[in-house]
Amino acid sequence: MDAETKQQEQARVTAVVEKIEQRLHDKNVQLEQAQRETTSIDRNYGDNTRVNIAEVDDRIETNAAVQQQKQLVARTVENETILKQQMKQLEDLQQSPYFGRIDIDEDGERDTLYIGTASFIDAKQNFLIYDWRAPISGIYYNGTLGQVSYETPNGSVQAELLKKRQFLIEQGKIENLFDTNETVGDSMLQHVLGADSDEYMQNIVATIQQEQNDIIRDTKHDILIVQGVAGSGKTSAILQRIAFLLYHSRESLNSEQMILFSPNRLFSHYISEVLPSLGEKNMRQVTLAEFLGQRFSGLHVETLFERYEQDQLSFPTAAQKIRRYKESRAYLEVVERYLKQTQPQQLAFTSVYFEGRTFFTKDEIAKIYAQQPVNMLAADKFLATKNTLIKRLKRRIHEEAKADWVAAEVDMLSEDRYRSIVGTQRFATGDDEFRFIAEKLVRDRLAIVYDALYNDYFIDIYEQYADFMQQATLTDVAPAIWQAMIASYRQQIERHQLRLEDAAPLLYLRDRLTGSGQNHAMQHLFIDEMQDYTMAQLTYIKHAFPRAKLTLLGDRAQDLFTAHYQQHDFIAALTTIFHTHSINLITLNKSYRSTYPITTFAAALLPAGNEIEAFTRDGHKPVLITTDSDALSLQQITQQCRRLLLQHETVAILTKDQATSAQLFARLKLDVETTLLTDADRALPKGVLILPIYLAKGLEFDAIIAFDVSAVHFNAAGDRDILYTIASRAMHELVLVSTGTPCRFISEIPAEMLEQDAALTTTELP
Ligand SMILES: Nc1ncnc2c1ncn2[C@@H]1O[C@H](COP(=O)(O)OP(=O)(O)OP(=O)(O)O)[C@@H](O)[C@H]1O
Repeated sequence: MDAETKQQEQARVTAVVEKIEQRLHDKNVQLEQAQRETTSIDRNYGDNTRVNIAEVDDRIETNAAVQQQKQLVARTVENETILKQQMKQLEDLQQSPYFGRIDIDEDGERDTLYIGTASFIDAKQNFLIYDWRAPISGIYYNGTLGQVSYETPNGSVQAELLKKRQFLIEQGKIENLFDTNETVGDSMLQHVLGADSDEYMQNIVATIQQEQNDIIRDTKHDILIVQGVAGSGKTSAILQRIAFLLYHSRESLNSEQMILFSPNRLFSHYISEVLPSLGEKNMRQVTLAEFLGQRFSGLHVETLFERYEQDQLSFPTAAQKIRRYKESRAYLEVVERYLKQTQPQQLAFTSVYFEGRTFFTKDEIAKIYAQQPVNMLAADKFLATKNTLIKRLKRRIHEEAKADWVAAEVDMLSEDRYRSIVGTQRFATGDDEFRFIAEKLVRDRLAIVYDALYNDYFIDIYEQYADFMQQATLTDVAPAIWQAMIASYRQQIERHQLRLEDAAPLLYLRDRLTGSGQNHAMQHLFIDEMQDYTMAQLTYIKHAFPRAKLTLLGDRAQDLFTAHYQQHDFIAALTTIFHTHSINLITLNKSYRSTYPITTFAAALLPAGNEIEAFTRDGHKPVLITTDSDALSLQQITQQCRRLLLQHETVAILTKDQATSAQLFARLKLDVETTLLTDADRALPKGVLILPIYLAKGLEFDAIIAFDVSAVHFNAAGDRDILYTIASRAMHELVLVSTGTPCRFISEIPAEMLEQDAALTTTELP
């Protein structure tokens, strides 16, 4: 790029930054004003609350005034929040106003547009910066020079792309700029990917790749499925997609109507800064364990991690068969058939009690249910039963209100209680008032019965599920084993525990039977690490959020939790369960996270690894260290940690399970801060981290030490995926430590892909 062009561009950057600074100054004045307003309302609010509160009528009036003041304060506070957000965005733009420029010709009219993380319009309404999500910015990510089109709400628009320029601007200074015909040039990516990792994930708006852009901007499909190799930017794409969707549906969509299922809490923390960096609020986040925990209050649902640890110890063949069955879509279809055929007498109704006595007997409830039309759906019958019970309760309240104890209680009512019941109501006669108060007293007393009805406690859903399992036998499992499984389920319920494999089917049975459990407000549902979910769970989740569009992302090769018992083709199974919806399936094969030698090594671990395309970034070959004893391995790990920490702030030692992590932590004596991470942790400290691989899902680290990759620990077919997931967490350095012979997945790899002694050399890229 010639010096003159660079100078001209720098002059523009400087001019834009000046305008941004001016705007920041204006906003600051507005903010100070808003803060003064809040303080003055606050003071006023304080004065008002001191108004006479001795008289009841005054108190009501004062309450209204207080409410009004509260609303005023809320509004000014909101105003302040908006101003602060705008200022934060302007501060970001001030540092780096934009990263791209496109010159286009639209119907003979030439235009130059600059693209950044947010729009900036000057006082004369000139767009000095276009938001990366604006329809026209799509050209920057999608188009090569020549004829291009971009989507607008009014349809597709044609244009000619004449120039595409990329910028790297730091603190208002152009560090680099170049013209490119590619989506985003490699040198820009090299710069970004070569940096050290951070506690938080970064946004990638300046360097989004074309195929990632397809994920971000898809608004047409009900279900978007992304199969992407490790490090291909799936999580990044999901987050930019959320920002994109929020921008494009400002009026009809807010962050509360989007939910992301994330693999663990460390991950939730790791991605928590991406959306705020783009000026957006975070969506709701939940892990599968949290989601199930909320739906089974009072019961501990086994977590994926607990089950994974348990499976390492023992997992008999029959148990595998049963689990495969329970996790299939077919099992939920059996639930549906069961509900269609179930006779009223089969329903596990339970009596509703009040103060030790039966209020509604289970026979009475069953009778009401049995009176519903035979062809009615199970859920409708249940709802009709519930409504009848509530009506009967109301009748009983009405009757009970005439009882002597109620009259006595009304007479004894304190002034305060009387006021809180009656409020501002006026009654035509004293009798009316008495009846009103009496019914309220009875209603309060019987609230517990109402709650039981409202929350469907008149059916024992756990017993119902046991009854269902009695019918849902599996032909190739011996009846005695099936019965033993049901017995063990019952024992677990007694102990307030539930196996993970039963969670989705049980919820499905409950919801379909009782017509509850659905959230119709959620508009978008995102599932990261989709391969960790079963078909039954995914079907249930879709059922629970019926109106939500789904974005599912994952990598079938990073199947830590089911590869040891599940053989199906995940993507095929997925497209089958959602076949009635419009599906867009996108495959990402290019991996950005790791250096070229690490990605090619990780790919070589997989049978179909040749699909993986490594981004060409230089680095050391992975190092394989084989020792004869645990003691020597510890020594080697210590040395490697020291070496790696000279260049990086964080080194993660990844193990196959928690027990290995804990043992290592106990035995490793390092002179740097060393942290053993568990499922309860939410943040990633610096130094040496020791954690089982499942907690590192979705995360990345500058340097990884994999321990222990010996044949003893990595032997089963499913272990291949575990090893691949470990290797693909490393951005710059990967060290594999094996006590004894390394596992076959490593020994089968061409020796030249690894450095077998500690003398490190940098590989030449092909
Ligand atoms: N277009 C891009 N520009 C810059 N960095 C990118 C881009 N795409 C991906 N990356 C970087 O590559 C790394 C991996 O991205 P990300 O975590 O989104 O991948 P993933 O597919 O979700 O990985 P995994 O499945 O292995 O967890 C991150 O550091 C991310 O910032």
